[in-house]
Order: sequence, then C-alpha cells, then structure tokens
Amino acid sequence: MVQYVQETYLYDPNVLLKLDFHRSPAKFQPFISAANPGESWLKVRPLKDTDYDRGFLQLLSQLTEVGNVSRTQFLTRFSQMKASGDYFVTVIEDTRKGEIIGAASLIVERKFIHNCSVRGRLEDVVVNDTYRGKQLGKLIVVTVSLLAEELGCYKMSLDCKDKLIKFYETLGYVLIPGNSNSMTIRYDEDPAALKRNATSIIGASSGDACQTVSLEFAS
Ligand SMILES: CC(=O)SCCNC(=O)CCNC(=O)[C@H](O)C(C)(C)COP(=O)(O)OP(=O)(O)OC[C@H]1O[C@@H](n2cnc3c(N)ncnc32)[C@H](O)[C@@H]1OP(=O)(O)O
Repeated sequence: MVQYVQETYLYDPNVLLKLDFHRSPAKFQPFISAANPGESWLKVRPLKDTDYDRGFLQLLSQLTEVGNVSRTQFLTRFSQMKASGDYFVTVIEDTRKGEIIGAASLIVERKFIHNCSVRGRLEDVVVNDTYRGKQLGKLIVVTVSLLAEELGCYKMSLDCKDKLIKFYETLGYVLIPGNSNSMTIRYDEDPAALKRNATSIIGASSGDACQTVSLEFAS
C-alpha cells in the first residue's frame, strides 16, 4: 500500500450523514443507513483518491470490463470528476481489510428545462460477490438516490437488465409506461456490430435486455 500524506474525498462526506433513510420505500431488515450501516467495520463514504489501492477498480471489474487503468489515469479522472462537481461516486468500505466492497455513482446532469433544473443518473452499481445478499446493494442504491434528492434533482433514472427491475422497484424506481426504452449506439465495436446495435433492445428475448427505470421526487 502506497503511503499518502493526505487523502481527498470526491465530495463532502458529511452530506451522507444527514440522509433520511426513512424516506425510502426500501425495506431494510434490520434497519440500516449510510450513517449506520449495521457493522462497525462498514463505512459508506465518497470515493477517495487513495481508493486505487483499495480494490475499487477490481470491484468495478465484477460489473463490466475496466481495462488496465494506471494510477495516473485513475488520479486524472478523479481530479476531473471532482473539478466538475457533478460526480458523486459513493462506496462501501470493509475497513477491516481496507477494501472497497460496494459502489454506485450518481451523476448530476444540468438541464435548461424545468427552470434550469438538474436530474440524476444512477450508474455503475456493484457489490463484491462475496458480500452480496446482505442488503449492501440496497444500501448503496438508496444512499445515492437520497443524495440525488438532497442535491435538488427532480428525478433519477437508470438503465438495467430485465432481471434487476424487481430489485430497483423495491427501492422506489418505476418503469414509466411507454417511456422506459433504453437505446444504445456503441462506438467501441466494429462497424458491422455498430449497425446491429444501433437499435432498441427492448423486446429482445435475451436476459440481457435493458430498460430504463425512474425515481420521481415530489416537488
Ligand atoms: C444501474 C446499474 O448499474 S445496473 C447494474 C447492477 N449491477 C450488477 O448487475 C453487478 C452485479 N451484481 C451486483 O453487484 C449485485 O448483485 C447487486 C448490486 C445487483 C445487488 O447487490 P446485493 O448486495 O446482493 O443486494 P441486496 O442484498 O441489497 O439485495 C436486495 C434484494 O434484491 C435481490 N437481488 C439482488 N441481486 C439480484 C439479481 N441479480 N437479480 C434479482 N434479484 C436480485 C435480492 O434477492 C434482495 O431481495 P430481498 O430484499 O427480497 O431479499
């Protein structure tokens, strides 16, 4: 482990302590929250610049391909996200091991519509496979969802595979009739694949079909 003189949070960690988990429709048994995640060795906090050495990227590789990201690349991206002020990458650390075991990102998108309002997008949700089934997925998603509301977002949405719709529905997200299609065009594949993929994948019979679910906040 590299020794750091000072660690930097991506955003102010104090904002997580005031989130009211009773506002979420999620059922926690036993009740847990970002401030009190149920075990003294669990910590819910913003990403830190030192998390390169706590297995953050290895955790993300359980979600999708990460690639060979160097420390410099990680720190550059961290600085860009922090400077923008719109990225709220949030993690769960097992402090016994100094390891990141859960993560979710809230990205705040600035709009002209709705009186120059902001909306949230939930991305890159993952829990380490040896820690799944212990409410940590719910904990990290509810944390960033409440954070979106706290930051003034008028809604939050996400794209997910069909099999996860039920999971997100228990956390308050809904499929909006006639308006929940997820469409994609990829630029990282060969041209033939690009043509095939530039289409809605709703209705595909594969379990990889993707839909958009949204969480509306009362104004
Ligand atoms: C917007 C996005 O990023 S979508 C991508 C989501 N991430 C992934 O698919 C990565 C791989 N999967 C994971 O990391 C995890 O399985 C997660 C994050 C989906 C869930 O994490 P967990 O810690 O296991 O969730 P948690 O213990 O809080 O489970 C909550 C509930 O969802 C259910 N659930 C969890 N994972 C799944 C799943 N893959 N499919 C269906 N149901 C699920 C659980 O059974 C549980 O139900 P219960 O409350 O009735 O018992």
